Amino acid sequence: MCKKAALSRGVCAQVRAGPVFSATATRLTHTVEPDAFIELDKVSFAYGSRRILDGVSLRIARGKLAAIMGGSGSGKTTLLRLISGQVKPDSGRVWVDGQDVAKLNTAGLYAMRRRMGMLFQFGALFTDLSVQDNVAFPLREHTGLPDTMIRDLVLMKLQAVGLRGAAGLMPAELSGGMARRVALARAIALDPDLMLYDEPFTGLDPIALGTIAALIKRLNDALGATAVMVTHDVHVSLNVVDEVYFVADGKIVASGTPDQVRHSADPFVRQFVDGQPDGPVRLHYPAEDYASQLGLGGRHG
Ligand SMILES: Nc1ncnc2c1ncn2[C@@H]1O[C@H](COP(=O)(O)OP(=O)(O)OP(=O)(O)O)[C@@H](O)[C@H]1O
Repeated sequence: MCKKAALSRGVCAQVRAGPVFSATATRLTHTVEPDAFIELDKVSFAYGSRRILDGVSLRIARGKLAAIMGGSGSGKTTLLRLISGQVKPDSGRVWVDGQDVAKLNTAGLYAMRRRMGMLFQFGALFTDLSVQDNVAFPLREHTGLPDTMIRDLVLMKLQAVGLRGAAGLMPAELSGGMARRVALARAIALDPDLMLYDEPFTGLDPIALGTIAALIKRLNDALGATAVMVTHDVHVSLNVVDEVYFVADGKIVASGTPDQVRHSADPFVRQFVDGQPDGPVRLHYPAEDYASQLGLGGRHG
């Protein structure tokens, strides 16, 4: 049975047939609330000796759209990599739909990723493929559907982002906002259960940005997908997400609904909501003492 809005009603059952998060995969018993789709439990992670995340716990309920915000280099993308199994925690656990991601073997990870749609900065379309071939790509890779059915699915996805008429164009012929919408159509091609967005609004003008944000919300609701969105665009995201997590110093320092965020007195939250350059989030990447690096000894003149 397809999810709610059945963007691809009638065919999605075939698209989704296969061992995605299969019953045969290891399903470890884990006492989380039944509607938790993503759960991080005391996750710590370092690149080499550099600690990025330090005991992060969060829980995103099935069907919710959560934003992750934080200063540059605070580890937001790393969180997405942990959820998609691209990196493993040094300690703690990452659960996606009840599965311990770090324990999945290659086949298990492949099956899980088939259930994920990802939209990264700038969309990254294949420049030598037309719009329709870009959207068809995951369908050709992951399903054995006949060409006619793939064509219809592609048209449905493009219709969902308002670009059915652009099916025959090449990426070079698209505006930035159109390209992002095509990338979104491609990301939802397999009717994902989980959508990961890494700064999906980067480089867009305000109108295109608002369009993408509204589409993300609408498509997510239609798919019934759970989604995690790393973003710096506080005000736009507060209009579309269900909850926000703020990351700083390797930890979740605040979280709440958009309303709670808007009215929060927490200094981290205020810095983001009000766009203050000064605050708990530091501008500077950690560095050795400036004066001594300049050879000024103890003087700080
Ligand atoms: N593959 C890697 N190897 C070593 N260090 C890395 C690697 N990827 C990221 N880092 C470092 O880890 C830190 C966290 O990176 P991450 O990309 O998660 O941050 P972010 O919060 O998404 O940042 P931004 O908002 O600037 O994109 C950064 O300081 C970055 O330099």
